[in-house]
Amino acid sequence: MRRAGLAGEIVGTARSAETREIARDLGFCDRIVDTASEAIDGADLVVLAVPVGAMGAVAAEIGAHLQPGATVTDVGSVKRAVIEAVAPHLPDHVHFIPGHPLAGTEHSGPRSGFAELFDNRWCILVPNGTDTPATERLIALWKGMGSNVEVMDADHHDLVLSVTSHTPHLIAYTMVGVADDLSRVTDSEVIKYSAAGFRDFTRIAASDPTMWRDVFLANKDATLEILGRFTEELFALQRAIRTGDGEVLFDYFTRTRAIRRGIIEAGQDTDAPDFGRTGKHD
Ligand SMILES: NC(=O)c1ccc[n+]([C@@H]2O[C@H](COP(=O)([O-])OP(=O)(O)OC[C@H]3O[C@@H](n4cnc5c(N)ncnc54)[C@H](O)[C@@H]3O)[C@@H](O)[C@H]2O)c1
Ligand SMILES: O=C(O)C(=O)C[C@]1(C(=O)O)C=C[C@@H](O)C=C1
Repeated sequence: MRRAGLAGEIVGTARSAETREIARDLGFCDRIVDTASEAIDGADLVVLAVPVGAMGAVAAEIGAHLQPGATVTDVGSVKRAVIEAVAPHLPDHVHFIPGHPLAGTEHSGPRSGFAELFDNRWCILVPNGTDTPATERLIALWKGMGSNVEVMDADHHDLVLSVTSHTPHLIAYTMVGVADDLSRVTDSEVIKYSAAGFRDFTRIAASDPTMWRDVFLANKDATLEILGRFTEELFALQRAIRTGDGEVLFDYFTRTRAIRRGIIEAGQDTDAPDFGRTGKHD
């Protein structure tokens, strides 16, 4: 917001004095105050950026102090549970437009933010019939911060994100846990010789435990649904390995490779360097 000059005054707060002090030193807010209700005093826009399990409590703290016509949004990784936790605490005279920027790292805290974080990333908004001018302003804000914006229903968001973000995180957590258990047997070689794929898993598995505990508790149904499907596919591959069915494995990997190539060819992976790797190398 500051990079593009999109806000008159940016006011921040956090629970701990230490975090507020770090944010003050970094200087990305105009003012850092001690409480959430002070922070939202006179605000046109309020952004809730706490773990999804804490959204309801923060909404309860600020609800009565919101000025008429203000927009309240959030950046939580789950949408249905956040709506259910936050909406009951908000007065009728504010616009509640939940959101989720699909951008982040395994790091947390004020030092982990950087102005380019949202560039060319998607931000999903869930206006759910909320006042159109307020939604249009929020869309313009995210676009001004470099994002592409998509409007979506909360349940659809939670299912899609369960496939693309939540279940993959659980798989990474599990795989790193397995390697850690095994490292006691293999004298830490598993970690020492970890190749790039596994190193990516360790990066993901270093994400904030509070954030991810809350994500799984809040997106229980979709995650269990996708985990069920994942387990079925895993069993099918396990059986192919046990029975020596190379055709099943080859066909499966051919299908998944085509998906990755499709993403790159459609220009949807802005991080992927193009070394001509999508070509055939027989
Ligand atoms: N990190 C990511 O990759 C990412 C990406 C998109 C969305 N999100 C979502 O954004 C939200 C914030 O995540 P983040 O990565 O910015 O985390 P963060 O740890 O950097 O910030 C979270 C803040 O919430 C505060 N907090 C924690 N529990 C609280 C409570 N009970 N009451 C009040 N404050 C509390 C913490 O002190 C901290 O200041 C989460 O809902 C997360 O799901 C994260
Ligand atoms: O790259 C990462 O560290 C992330 O996992 C970021 C990531 C993701 O799954 O893509 C994590 C959770 C958020 O809700 C959005 C983004």
